[in-house]
Amino acid sequence: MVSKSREVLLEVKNLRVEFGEGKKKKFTAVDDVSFNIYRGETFGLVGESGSGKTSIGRAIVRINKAADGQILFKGEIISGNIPKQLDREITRKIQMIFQDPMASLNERAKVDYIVSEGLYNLKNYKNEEERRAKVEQALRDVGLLPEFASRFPHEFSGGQRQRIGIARVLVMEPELIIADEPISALDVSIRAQVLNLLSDLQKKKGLTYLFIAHDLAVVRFITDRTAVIHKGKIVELAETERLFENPLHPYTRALLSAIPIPNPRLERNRKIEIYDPACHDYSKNPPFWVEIEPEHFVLANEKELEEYRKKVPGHGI
Ligand SMILES: Nc1ncnc2c1ncn2[C@@H]1O[C@H](COP(=O)(O)OP(=O)(O)OP(=O)(O)O)[C@@H](O)[C@H]1O
Repeated sequence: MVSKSREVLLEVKNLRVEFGEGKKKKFTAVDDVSFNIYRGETFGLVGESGSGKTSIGRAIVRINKAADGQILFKGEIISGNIPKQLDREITRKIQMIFQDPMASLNERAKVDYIVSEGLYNLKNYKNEEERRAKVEQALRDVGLLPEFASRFPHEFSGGQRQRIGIARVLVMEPELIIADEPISALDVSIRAQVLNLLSDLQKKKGLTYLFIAHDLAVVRFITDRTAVIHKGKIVELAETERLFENPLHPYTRALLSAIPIPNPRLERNRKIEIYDPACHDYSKNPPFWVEIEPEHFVLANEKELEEYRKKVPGHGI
């Protein structure tokens, strides 16, 4: 159970991310998105391809510009122009793991250089000895041998490469890690190992994760709370088990109904719900973000809210 008294590590407030210039070409990839991430939790962001998940992650690490809204880390604004010292601090403390370890590692560099890149950029080591010790520790932390530092990425399997991707993040001693589909490019047989590694590291180092995924079984396994995003807007957010037990928004319901059940008898009777955006009458009756029961938020207009309320015990807040 996530308690409200927990420390908020990251706040995303009314974030908008746009691509393209000019009125006609401008495209809003993230539209008025707000959520908090508590220290020590794994916060899931799910939605189909193109829904804006990566754009949010990239806005948090400041690769994407926030066209509107704010991002705060431990109460300090980190979006827009920020002082150099804070910029350095955030660059170290918020790190991102990328989806495809085949594409994200520099093939011509040795593991030693790949893992050290962030350290070099921030000059975050006293001397060569300390740098090497940090790299070796990071490799050990992800279950690789320190000797691997002198090898090239092509000498490793997909799972090992993703471990190198995790080591280059860990070496920075981050507080928040944005894991953008960290296992979806891996063989099914090694996905669980990498997920378990992320869980173990979280416990050992007190890490906080923003876990971006489209695989809902993985999200259910690893996250504490989940936000569902559709076309750049978060439509529902709740503790993960609550969301899976009682999805309210039609898009969440459709998404969850698409998960196969590993039991032929139940699977045969599974009802797949289809999401039809036309089911909302938003032109006359605009939606708002509402906490319908403790820690369970949904995007709804007045009429929908009435229906959703009937579905929560005690008819919600
Ligand atoms: N640099 C860019 N320039 C123009 N459009 C972009 C850019 N990056 C993302 N987009 C568009 O923004 C939308 C959201 O993309 P985003 O990558 O955030 O989605 P996603 O949910 O992470 O999808 P996926 O799971 O496929 O990565 C998409 O329509 C995408 O085409």
